[in-house]
Amino acid sequence: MYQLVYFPIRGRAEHIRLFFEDLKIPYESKVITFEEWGKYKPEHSGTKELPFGQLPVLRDDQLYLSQSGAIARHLARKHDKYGKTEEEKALNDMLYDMTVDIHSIYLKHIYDPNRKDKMDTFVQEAKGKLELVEKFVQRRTKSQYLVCDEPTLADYYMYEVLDILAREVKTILESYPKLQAIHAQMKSRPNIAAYLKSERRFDKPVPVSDS
Ligand SMILES: N[C@@H](CCC(=O)N[C@@H](CS)C(=O)NCC(=O)O)C(=O)O
Repeated sequence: MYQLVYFPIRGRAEHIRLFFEDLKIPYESKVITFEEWGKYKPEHSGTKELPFGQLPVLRDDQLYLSQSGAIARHLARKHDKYGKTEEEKALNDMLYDMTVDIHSIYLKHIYDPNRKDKMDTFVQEAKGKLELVEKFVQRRTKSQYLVCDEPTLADYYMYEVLDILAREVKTILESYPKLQAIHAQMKSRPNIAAYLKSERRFDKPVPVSDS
């Protein structure tokens, strides 16, 4: 069985959890608390269990993988969620990497202690990217998800990032009907809907500093 090691947050592992959950792929979720991390990191960094000193790490039998993108792509290849044609695979990669960029904007913002004052810049930056993705996906009106009529890896990640953006700014998806529809479709997939309600889900918002 796969083992996914991560902190008790959504962070850089949630799209991997969503992937496992939606496809009903059995996995063990090994949670390292931030308190445990202080000891775990120096003890394991550079060993096969923690190759690059950061989480997430996926264990697949004797293979220990670091880097969320490498983990997600490994799973997508193994479980046939990369796209069928060469074009779909390339677009899946392109949209996954664009999602990394949007996620980075969010992560930079969310951990900024002065984020309340910088909301406009954040919204502008995120919306600039969303607009381009919306335009791109609209041009491919035939497909129901980002690249084809079933979810590929990019959809799990895009869903997660759209969801955290909308948690930060409720109305942020309103101008993007195609992205909004993909978000709603992913959210209502039965295994995902069940997971979102389950105890396995970590969903604590990052508190806003009052200082
Ligand atoms: N590029 C890496 C970044 C991994 C990363 O930044 N992990 C953070 C948590 S999201 C971490 O392990 N932080 C603790 C530390 O660096 O000590 C990935 O996508 O997996």
